Amino acid sequence: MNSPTELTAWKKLADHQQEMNSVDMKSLFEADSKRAEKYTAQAAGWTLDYAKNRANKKTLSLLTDLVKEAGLEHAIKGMFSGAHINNTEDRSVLHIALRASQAQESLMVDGVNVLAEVRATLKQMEKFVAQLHSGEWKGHTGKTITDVVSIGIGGSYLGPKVVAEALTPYAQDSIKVHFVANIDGSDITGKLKQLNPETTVFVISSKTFGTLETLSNANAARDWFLSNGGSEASVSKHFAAVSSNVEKAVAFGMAEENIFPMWDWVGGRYSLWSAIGLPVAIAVGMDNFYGLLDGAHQMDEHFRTAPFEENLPVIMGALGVWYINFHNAQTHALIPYDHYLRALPAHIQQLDMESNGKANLLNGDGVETDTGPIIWGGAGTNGQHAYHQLLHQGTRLVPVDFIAPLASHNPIGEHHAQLFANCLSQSQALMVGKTLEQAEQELRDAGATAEQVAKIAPHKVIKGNRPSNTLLTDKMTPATVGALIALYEHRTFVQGTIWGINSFDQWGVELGKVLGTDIFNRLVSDSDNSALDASTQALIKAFKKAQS
Ligand SMILES: O=P(O)(O)OC[C@H]1O[C@H](O)[C@H](O)[C@@H](O)[C@@H]1O
Repeated sequence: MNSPTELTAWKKLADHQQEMNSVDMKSLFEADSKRAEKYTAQAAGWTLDYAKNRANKKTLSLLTDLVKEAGLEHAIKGMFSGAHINNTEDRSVLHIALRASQAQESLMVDGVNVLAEVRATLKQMEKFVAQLHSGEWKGHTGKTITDVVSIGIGGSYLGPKVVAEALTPYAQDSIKVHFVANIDGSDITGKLKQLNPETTVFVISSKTFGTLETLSNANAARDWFLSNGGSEASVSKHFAAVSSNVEKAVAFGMAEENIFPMWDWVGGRYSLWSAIGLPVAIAVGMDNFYGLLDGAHQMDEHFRTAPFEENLPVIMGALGVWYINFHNAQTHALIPYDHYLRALPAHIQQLDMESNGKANLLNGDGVETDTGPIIWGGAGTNGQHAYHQLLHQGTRLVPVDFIAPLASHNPIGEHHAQLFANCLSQSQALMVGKTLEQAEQELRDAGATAEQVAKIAPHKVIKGNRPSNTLLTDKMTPATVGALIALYEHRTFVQGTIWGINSFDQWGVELGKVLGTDIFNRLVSDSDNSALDASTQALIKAFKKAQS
């Protein structure tokens, strides 16, 4: 595909943006008493209220034209049929298959029924999880397993960690699940201190089984096990792996039956639904893991079949493009008003920024537009007392997604009503703002002098007209958490399709890895560094001096 700037709808949207510049969202509500009702869509247990956007009927109709012209219908068909839409790696993109295996018999891709492979892996996971939960799985001294440590990084860490945390109310209590990711020795050292090698199982999650951080931590875990009573022969009782590189996992000392497969057609940041989600299944049980898959599948079906005008990932994706490309929004914030979902922004950050942080079109030409925004955010209400100031009065436009359950898992006192009230009041404040007249009146009412009013009132003005979406669900359950993450996965795909980029490779992370190995070799040897830039030379020197 060529640059989206050549699409008719893109050009019309550029003109339309000029018209909308002078329109305040409040006036859109005043002009249409049914706006809230009209600008609401539902799917898979979620309701999206997108009424608080700088968009009218014409905006939405042009955005729908844009996704159509960009070929989204064809792209969705390609994804769901297993076409090699990851064109630079010549691979299918089938995270949707990982959650379809209970609802659908077969999906033939390159001559293989991938759903049969998915089902076989789920059975393998069921057996492993049941053995751990029942206490049948024993450590090398015959003791029952009490702790599982998941070692992985990137997509082999963030998704499972965020979902395990999101489903805390569903945690079973026979096994405690821990996560280690960073190559900073403090991460694994801190975890190991709390653990008993006789009762701990490590799950090494790495699609490639070649990631430096994960292998270093896996080796540290094995050394700890061996120097605390374990033997080479008993490594298989305490280590399991999730990987598409069985050979390397076997070489590490894993028993083949403890290696859970991964496939080329699952990208790391889309892999929590595969055996990479094993730590989630151990934490909350297989039934809840199936619930998670089912929720995501419901969202997949919605995305695949719903008209674009009612399609949550399409609406959210297109509105995102509206702000990024036509209002120069550089970032997008996610603010969950749910304590257990507090780490969601980190997962969606990887999902979106690794997918759409690209500068080349599918045909290799450079893009002419901005692509993926900086994704950030954190838990409401905490952020209100920290960075929301910039959302309300800063110079940058930051579209926000507010995410909230209607009911809490921990309904104490008025906490949930207070939490929910804060969520609503933030989106309301972003939209309505405060005029100078209101600020002046407020000060006068509080007894300020005319001089004080003149001095302070300008600082209290909040321009408003700042857009947000609100996503509501009855309760955070395995199914609604699954559907929510699938919604963001598809939103990312919608935007990548509009921009004409490949959302499923990540070549940009490679250079840093290669240079990291080179610098590591220089840190631990007496190499000649004179050909390096002066800054890197000086930093290497500082490190070496500190070690001597
Ligand atoms: O699962 P692994 O092969 O260990 O990869 C872990 C992570 O490393 C890479 O650097 C990629 O950027 C991620 O997309 C990936 O999830």
